[in-house]
Amino acid sequence: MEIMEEKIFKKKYSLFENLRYLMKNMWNWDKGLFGFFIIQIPLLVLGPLLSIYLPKVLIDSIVENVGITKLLINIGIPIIGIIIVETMLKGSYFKTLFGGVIYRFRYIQILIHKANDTDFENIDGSQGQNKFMKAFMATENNGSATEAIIKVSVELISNIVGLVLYGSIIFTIHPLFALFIVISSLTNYFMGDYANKFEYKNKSNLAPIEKKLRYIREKSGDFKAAKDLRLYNMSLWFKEMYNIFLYKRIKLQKQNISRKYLANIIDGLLGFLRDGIAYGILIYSVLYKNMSIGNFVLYFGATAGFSTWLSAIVKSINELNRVHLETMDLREFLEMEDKMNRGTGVELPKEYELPCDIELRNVFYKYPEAEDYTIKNINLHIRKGEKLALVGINGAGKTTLVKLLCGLYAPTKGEIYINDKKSTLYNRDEYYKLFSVVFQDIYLLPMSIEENIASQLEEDIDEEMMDKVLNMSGLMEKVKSLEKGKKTLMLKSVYDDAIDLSGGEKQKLALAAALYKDGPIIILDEPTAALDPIAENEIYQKYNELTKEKTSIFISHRLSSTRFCDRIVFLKDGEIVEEGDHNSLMNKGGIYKEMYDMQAHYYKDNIGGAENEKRYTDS
Ligand SMILES: Nc1ncnc2c1ncn2[C@@H]1O[C@H](COP(=O)(O)OP(=O)(O)OP(=O)(O)O)[C@@H](O)[C@H]1O
Repeated sequence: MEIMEEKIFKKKYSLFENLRYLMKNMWNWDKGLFGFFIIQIPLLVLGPLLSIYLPKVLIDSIVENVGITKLLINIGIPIIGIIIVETMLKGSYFKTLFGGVIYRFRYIQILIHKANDTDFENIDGSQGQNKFMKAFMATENNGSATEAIIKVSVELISNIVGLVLYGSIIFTIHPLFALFIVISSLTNYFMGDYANKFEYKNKSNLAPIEKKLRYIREKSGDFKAAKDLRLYNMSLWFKEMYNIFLYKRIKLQKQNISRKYLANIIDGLLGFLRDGIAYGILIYSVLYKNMSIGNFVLYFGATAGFSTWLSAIVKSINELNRVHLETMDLREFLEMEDKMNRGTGVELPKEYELPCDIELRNVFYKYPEAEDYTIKNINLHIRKGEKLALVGINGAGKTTLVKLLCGLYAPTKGEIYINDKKSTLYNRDEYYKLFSVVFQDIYLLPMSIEENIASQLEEDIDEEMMDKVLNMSGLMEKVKSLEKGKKTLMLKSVYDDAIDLSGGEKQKLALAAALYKDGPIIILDEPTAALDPIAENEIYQKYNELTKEKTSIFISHRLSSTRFCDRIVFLKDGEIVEEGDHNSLMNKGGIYKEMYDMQAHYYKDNIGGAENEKRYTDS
């Protein structure tokens, strides 16, 4: 079985520190919840105490023949006490139940924000995803750490108080008996602790499986995947994969359960022995030591109660450990440090300093889980207002380079300068403002078309600018054909009256969003891959206008389309292998020429292809 290296015993926070963290948050967020949580402690002790006291006073009153009035008073007081305690307990229980859910949801809120706000590098890749998954498990349901903490700590404290009270009653039975109790409870504790730690260690194996199961579940309900699923006969594959991962999950859970089962069996056996010895001593005391029936009943109740408190303490401590370990997962994710500068940064280039000048000096990048560098020793100076084309075969590192440039990744080695200021000196979020990027994968939110473009709520949108970018991106025609125009909602999966756009329309929308953002550096990663030839031609014709007074990077596999750029950089295996303008690269006769000729040949061999090609590129 694959067990990932997880240094769980090298704890970052102690159990006490994690408890303080959860309690402090509870106090800060909801003092009422904290109050109800505290109130439960004496109530949980008082209730059982009155319950074992009641039969004692009843029997004592009968045996001593105190008369009906005294008897009623004697038993009336504990009965009223029990009723009050139970009523208060129920009330506070519901308050903490409801408050506990809200308290847990606060963590989910923080978790979501962290996932969306932390450095991209922290959540990109499987390590980051696993960390998120494990942290999410601490907030997933009522039994998860962030909610269970209330129940567990209330129970633990009240169990300890109860144990001390009951212990002082039954200590008088026999001191050796007390020693036996201590040994048996320690055995229980260590067994439970072992089971918990095993379960925690197993979680590292469970998280990736859980991630896959979740993926299959989500994709099965995602109607976007539905057509591929059917046409490529993938439903069987989904079913089989689900079974395989489910089997793996069950196998891991069985391992956890078997350890817990063993711990429970030992707990049961020791409890049985403990009660047996206690009852033996009590029966002996009644028979030979003149113990009163009332006291026998009290001791009997105290002994049974003592075992209950004791097992509950062991259970609570083990639960508390689980809460502690889950809280560590939560904090590990929430406290993940951002490498990028989140503090005060240098000023962004002023209007008169635009367009930006970009320089990459000896830039290397290696993905966190990769063995080799994806970007190797890139030295590139992109001058103010230059139109740079970035080309290369699939996997050459073009998108990675763009992500480095716009601050999503930090170079593993080397530096990036914007207007002669190191990129790391800018505040991360300010730095993002410099870039208007269209990535290959387009992500739309369930909002209106214009809100998706502006990344703002309707009331804050600059309508004039909106119309301008809709026209420039070529999306206006589509928008005009819609009944609600730019107010039309996106994503059918969320809204019934929403629409879904075609691949090319989405690309136009992404271009509109980049133009609306109006960053001084514009990066277009394959922006026309899904466009029809007319729309593509329009974009090429407008390229000068789109990138006016901006420094731009244009990535495309269609080499002819890069001819309108000032310079072409050819990337291969993460390195710049050729650079220059179209003519110089063609004269050089290297890899660029080879690929260009290959594509041109394809166009020439297709009727009318060369004609079209000429029209796009010459415009
Ligand atoms: N998050 C990631 N973790 C690890 N490796 C990655 C990650 N993203 C990309 N890679 C790898 O880095 C290499 C470069 O990928 P990149 O997307 O930068 O290439 P590209 O030149 O843009 O390719 P394409 O032309 O297909 O878009 C690829 O081998 C890819 O597998």
